[in-house]
Amino acid sequence: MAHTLHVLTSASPVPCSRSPPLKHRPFTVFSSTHLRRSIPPLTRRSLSLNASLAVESPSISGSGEAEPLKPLLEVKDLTAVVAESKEELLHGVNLTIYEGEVHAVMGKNGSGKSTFSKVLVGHPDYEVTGGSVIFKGQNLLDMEPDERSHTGLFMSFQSPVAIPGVSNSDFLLMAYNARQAKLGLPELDPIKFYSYIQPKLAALNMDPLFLNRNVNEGFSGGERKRNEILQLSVLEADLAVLDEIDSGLDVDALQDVAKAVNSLLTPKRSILMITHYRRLLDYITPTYIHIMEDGRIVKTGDVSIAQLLEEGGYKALSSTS
Ligand SMILES: Nc1ncnc2c1ncn2[C@@H]1O[C@H](COP(=O)(O)OP(=O)(O)OP(=O)(O)O)[C@@H](O)[C@H]1O
Repeated sequence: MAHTLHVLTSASPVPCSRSPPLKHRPFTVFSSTHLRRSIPPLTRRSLSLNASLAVESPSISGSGEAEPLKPLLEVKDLTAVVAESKEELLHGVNLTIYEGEVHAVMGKNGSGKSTFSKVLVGHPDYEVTGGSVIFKGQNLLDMEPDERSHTGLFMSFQSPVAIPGVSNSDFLLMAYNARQAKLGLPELDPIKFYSYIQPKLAALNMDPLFLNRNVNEGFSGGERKRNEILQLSVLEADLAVLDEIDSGLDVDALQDVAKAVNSLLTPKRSILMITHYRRLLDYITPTYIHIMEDGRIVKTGDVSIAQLLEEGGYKALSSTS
């Protein structure tokens, strides 16, 4: 049962199959590293945090000097194939996310966005064939999916699955306690957990009765998405990968979800969100937007990219490169 529970929180016990890395492919178009170098650290910090957050930035040391930003996720030349057919879907992805940053990945249907995010969490449908992924200074590709989750990586899937027979409250409690146990931190009993989760439900405008229902069973599309964010707020991950968290949400639900996501951002926590629409970016301000095309990131820029996209589609972007 606990194993099933891990699946939704990207903590699947299913081993991630991996082949030895191939020779790295040379690849650079316009990396976020280039862009990052041109923006002073404190500007980037303020860009990445939602304005409504009253969090004191730890990037200022006692002497008033800015501490160097730490990379949270470093993806280099990542290639991956479908495990069964060996068809290559990721052709050399490069992306670096620093602590406190919000990154959005956009791209046409079928460009590889979901594949990239699933490869990050160790989905068994894919095999990594080359490149490297360092998360919090550790080799992510050496970790099983559940270790990735316990290390602080969370994924909200595009189509969250239902788990018949498992109540939401049991699921969340077990996921929370599994992570606490792995980190050597105290676990909560159901009563204390109920107090812990109350404000999180309130932040998402979720009826506490959702806790009694089976995980995602009979939930509407929007309720499933809210439930995903509830899982994220329970697990307080360092990096949340949100795959089309805006799909199926009405305007009010989008605002609730965005507010809850923003409230989880700290100068240490980051978000990688996949979206097709600028609307989400109006609520969760990205530090960088990346455009994915045919399994690669081909362009990186600021939020103005989303505006260009909205006005002229992907054609407009190719003419600016
Ligand atoms: N397990 C799989 N087996 C076979 N093909 C796959 C598999 N997973 C993804 N693909 C293919 O890889 C390509 C990229 O798919 P992916 O879901 O990553 O695209 P996407 O950019 O997320 O698209 P969308 O915006 O429509 O969600 C598609 O052509 C898809 O059919």
